[in-house]
Amino acid sequence: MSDNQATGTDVMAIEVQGLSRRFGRHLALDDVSLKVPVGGVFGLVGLNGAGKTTLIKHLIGSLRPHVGNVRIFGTSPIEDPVTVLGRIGYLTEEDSLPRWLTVRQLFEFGRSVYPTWDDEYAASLCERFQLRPNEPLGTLSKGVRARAGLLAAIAHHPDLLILDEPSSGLDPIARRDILEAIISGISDQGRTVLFSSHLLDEVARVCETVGVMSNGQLLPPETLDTIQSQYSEWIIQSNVRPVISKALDTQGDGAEWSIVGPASMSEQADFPSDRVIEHRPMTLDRYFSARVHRSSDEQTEQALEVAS
Ligand SMILES: Nc1ncnc2c1ncn2[C@@H]1O[C@H](COP(=O)(O)OP(=O)(O)OP(=O)(O)O)[C@@H](O)[C@H]1O
Repeated sequence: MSDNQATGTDVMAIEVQGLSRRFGRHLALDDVSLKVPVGGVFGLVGLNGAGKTTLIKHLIGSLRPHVGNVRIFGTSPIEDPVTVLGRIGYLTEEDSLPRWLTVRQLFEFGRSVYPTWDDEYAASLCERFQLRPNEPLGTLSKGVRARAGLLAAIAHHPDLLILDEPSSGLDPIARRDILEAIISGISDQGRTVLFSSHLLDEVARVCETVGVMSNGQLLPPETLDTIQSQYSEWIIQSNVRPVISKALDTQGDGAEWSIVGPASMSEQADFPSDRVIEHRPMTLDRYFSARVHRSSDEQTEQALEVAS
């Protein structure tokens, strides 16, 4: 039975409200709010240093909010870490598995920590991931160790799987055949996944909703369906930078320009004197760059207004 069926309420798998975090003078998270419903697959994307890992560390309770609060299935990971961590599977990009353990000992550790650890499932994953139980984690290649980390993150059937750049250690075949299959499998079982990745094509294949982080802010998340149906990209030729009032973002080099805007923009009405040479469907890649570009411009404008 899901949390919501059990309680008759709309408990979110993840609920973050007004979360801000400073490291010294640097504002790493700036008033972040996020709701991920139970069963959702949420993609978190952003440039290096945007604040993704800092947000994730608050979700697992390894950082305490300075301002704002975090609830996982309605519970604070700071106030009740045992309950929250028991329901989370977590894989980070950092290669942090203890190297002195063998794969088998990693299983034993998992079994001792998680009451829901599933030996049979772990053994089947071990075979599928081509892991040898007696091999020390320290002698495995980075990619094989990343597979062991993934196994340790999911063999207790977590209600919420949090993957922070899991692909950095995995080769392309492992990413496609293992990671994507696991994410879809977990979501099919009504469990929740938060997936942070630089690989936008991968995010587009597995996630339903995507949130873009830019300089510590989380821009309003959108579903992939909305991104693809509500936005479009136009390539136009123009010797001057085109000014299109409804455009979300304009990027170019002085002769050819890429414009992103609402799919409802009309080539006749909205690009009157410019030559449209191509009208492309929206990709997550271009949407991401449009959002980050626009958000940086807005943040620069705000900083200039404050300074003047
Ligand atoms: N412990 C810390 N002390 C000081 N600054 C920190 C600390 N952790 C993170 N930061 C800073 O906070 C900002 C956000 O970092 P974070 O690791 O959350 O970004 P990210 O989006 O996960 O980046 P990446 O994609 O490179 O992993 C960065 O400017 C980073 O240098």
